[in-house]
Amino acid sequence: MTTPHHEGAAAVSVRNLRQSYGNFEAVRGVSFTVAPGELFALLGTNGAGKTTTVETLEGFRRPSGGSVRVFGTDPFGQPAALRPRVNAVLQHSGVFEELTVAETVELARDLAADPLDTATVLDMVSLADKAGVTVRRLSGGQKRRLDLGLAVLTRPEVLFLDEPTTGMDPEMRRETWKIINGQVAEGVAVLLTTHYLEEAERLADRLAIMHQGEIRVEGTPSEVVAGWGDRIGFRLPAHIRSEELPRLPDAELAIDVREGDPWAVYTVTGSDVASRAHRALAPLLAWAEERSLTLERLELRSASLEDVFLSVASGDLADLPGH
Ligand SMILES: Nc1ncnc2c1ncn2[C@@H]1O[C@H](COP(=O)(O)OP(=O)(O)OP(=O)(O)O)[C@@H](O)[C@H]1O
Repeated sequence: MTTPHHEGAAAVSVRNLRQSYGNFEAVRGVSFTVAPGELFALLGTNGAGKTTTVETLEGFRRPSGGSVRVFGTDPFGQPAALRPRVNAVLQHSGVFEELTVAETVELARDLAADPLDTATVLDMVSLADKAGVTVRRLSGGQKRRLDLGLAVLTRPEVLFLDEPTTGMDPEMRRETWKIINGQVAEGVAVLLTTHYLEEAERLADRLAIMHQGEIRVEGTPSEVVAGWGDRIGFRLPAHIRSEELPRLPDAELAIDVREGDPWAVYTVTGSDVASRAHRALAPLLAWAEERSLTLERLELRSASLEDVFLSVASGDLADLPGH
């Protein structure tokens, strides 16, 4: 659920963050907040600046510009006051490969003030049967699960999850979503980066899509796709050139290549998009009828997060509502 909040209530707040590596500015004025009990997903193209943003929040880097705060405190250098309240699943896990799973959990528990017990953690991440196995022998997905268990066992109030489900099979990913949802339900503020759009759609209360160091789109998942328009699509019939396709009311035509074939895609935008899309269909069907054409795989669908993402990725901001 989206909880209305002001910055004072935010667990995490990022204001006009800039971050440079030498002369290269990787993050160019990013702002967002994450409230307790909220999951904010940071999506974006490769190299968009997501990890840099998360690492700055984790206190590994000092901002080149702007500010970041975790519970109102500057996280740079991981001050002692923040350490027990924050945990993370980083892209590169820091566990010792030679320890067993149980030893690894015990080690993390020794460093925590009020940790969950080992059995609870192993159960939660479905690694109870691997307790005596060395970390080296875990699969990639199992290692990610262990990382999540280690992060959760300290009962953090803020969790940074940098691509936590990479390498997981679909079932393990779904199990992991349940654990993450459980954390949010308990009031944890979660900042998630992911390349899985479905993951963001399922988990995020709000999300942002980054490209080249900037947030290009932000909102709840439904806000992000709303106003983006419905799509009418079909495989371009053989021998029909795109210029021959009809103009439809309130709809803009583009040719897409899908599965190697050109597709005609009309985007219908504006208020009351459903009835506009409906109105656009009639002249299209009449046009096909006159030519005795069958419109193969004709579809009418809402825009998806993937549509928005791909437009952001191609830098096609003119397409974005409000741009
Ligand atoms: N230590 C570094 N030194 C120099 N440049 C860096 C460094 N770390 C990251 N960069 C550059 O900064 C930009 C942002 O990188 P970052 O890892 O934050 O992106 P990302 O959005 O997490 O990407 P991905 O989705 O590929 O993980 C990239 O162009 C990257 O090459």
